Amino acid sequence: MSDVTIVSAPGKVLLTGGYLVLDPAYSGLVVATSSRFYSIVRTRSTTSAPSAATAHIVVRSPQFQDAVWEYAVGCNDPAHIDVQPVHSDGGRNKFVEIALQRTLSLIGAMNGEMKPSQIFNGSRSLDIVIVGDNDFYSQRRALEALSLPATMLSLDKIEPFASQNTPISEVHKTGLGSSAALITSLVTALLRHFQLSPELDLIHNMAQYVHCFAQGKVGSGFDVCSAVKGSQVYKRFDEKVLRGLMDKTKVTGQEILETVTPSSLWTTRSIPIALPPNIRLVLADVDAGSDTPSLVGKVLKWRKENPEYANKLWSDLNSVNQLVEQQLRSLSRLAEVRPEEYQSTMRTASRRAGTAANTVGDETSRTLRKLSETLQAVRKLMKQMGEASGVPIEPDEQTRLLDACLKIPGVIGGGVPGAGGYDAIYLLIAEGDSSSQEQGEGCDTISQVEILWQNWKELSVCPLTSRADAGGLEFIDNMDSVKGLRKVLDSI
Ligand SMILES: Nc1ncnc2c1ncn2[C@@H]1O[C@H](COP(=O)(O)OP(=O)(O)O)[C@@H](O)[C@H]1O
Ligand SMILES: C[C@@](O)(CCOP(=O)(O)OP(=O)(O)O)CC(=O)O
Repeated sequence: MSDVTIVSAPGKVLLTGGYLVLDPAYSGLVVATSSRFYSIVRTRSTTSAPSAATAHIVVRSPQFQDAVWEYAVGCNDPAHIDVQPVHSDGGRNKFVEIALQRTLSLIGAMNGEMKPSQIFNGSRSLDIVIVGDNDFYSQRRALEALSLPATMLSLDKIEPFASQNTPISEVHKTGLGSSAALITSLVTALLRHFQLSPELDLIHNMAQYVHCFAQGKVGSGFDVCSAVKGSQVYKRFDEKVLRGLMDKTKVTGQEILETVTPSSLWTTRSIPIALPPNIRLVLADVDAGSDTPSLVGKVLKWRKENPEYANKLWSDLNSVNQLVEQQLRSLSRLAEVRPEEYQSTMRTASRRAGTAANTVGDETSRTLRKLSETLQAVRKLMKQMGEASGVPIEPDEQTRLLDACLKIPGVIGGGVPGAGGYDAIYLLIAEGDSSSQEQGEGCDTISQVEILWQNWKELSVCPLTSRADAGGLEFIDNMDSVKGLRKVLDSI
């Protein structure tokens, strides 16, 4: 067992494929974010375990009030590793509890029916800290407290992993997929802490199982898959593969191992994708919020009741979603094979509104223009889905906001990510010169977007600092490479 293990997993933004991705016939284009969840697992030398228990685990989420959960790992039956909550100020944390119980069971089985006492090898005490980057939670209150305007520059002034001054149950999430990133980082950190480095597909399958079981349903799983593997075009697995385990409250490590071991039963398809150079993803949290499961329930019910209309809509959306993917890939290729043409087009595009007529031009400008048009077509069809099913997927308030954003020079396109609703918007922005943008110079589009958002009256719109990031799971050897992490750990 190592002394400290740190694993991080990214958040997600589903650019296209909302609702369609629930059906294995269709894909979703998901971009992983630079915002991450971190799970830090430390072995404690103290032997504070309750006498009957093999080991004692303390889990803390220092960003929240009353977020300390303690567990006794008990019983020497290697088939059923027991993780009992022994004390908690903040009530039970089902997600953490299930992740611990199922992952320790898997670790036991992967080591050949090892007992908890052998897994812990006499150390008896484990200390786990979970933190998420600030973007996972709305920072409006923190900005107000600092009397700062809602801009990315202001958000950078908030200390990393800032305290939310609330219990987890009351926090305002921004929709980046906190529970998927949490489960994925925690499951992986536990496996690694106990010296297991299974292939990524096993980690993926395990994280999917734990997340589905904690949620009490098998969702599409694009959030877990991108937390493991990063930005990708995702097709879901057949939910049958988890059916056996989903019905059982008590499972053996061996049953888990058999289910999560990669096999042809796992039909997940994950093809990596990255945003092309000089195209930046910009996100905003909209304060109204929506409840994804209730939107999903209504849309699926409507689809079932109106198969003809819905199938045509699904097929049309699938075509434009695939076009978005192709156009992004074409732009990435053009950036490589025609770098000068590409850079010059991006410079021009950074000064021009995305949907504005751009009749002349080289292949890069034509492709970029087509991408703008396709993103508009996706919006139109998603709005149509919402109107037909009576669900506010792109509600009129969001339509007005997005239309206003699209008039700003440099904005290529945008939409409502994932299930839509009042949660968030995303924009794709052309950057003239990425090196100067990094330094915060000449970022005219972003400034104009931020001014628009600050003055927007109909909805409260707050930018996020997250960017697109191709990567998935990360193993962190040097905790000082993550700004603010040591300070959080030292303060506990
Ligand atoms: N920072 C955290 N520390 C511990 N548990 C967390 C944390 N963030 C989320 N969780 C767990 O995940 C659950 C949130 O799940 P859910 O509301 O489905 O999130 P999401 O919409 O982000 O997927 C919480 O109830 C809690 O159990
Ligand atoms: C409708 C969906 O296809 C996409 C939902 O994506 P979101 O990104 O909106 O999800 P939340 O993290 O729950 O807010 C449902 C699904 O694929 O599970």
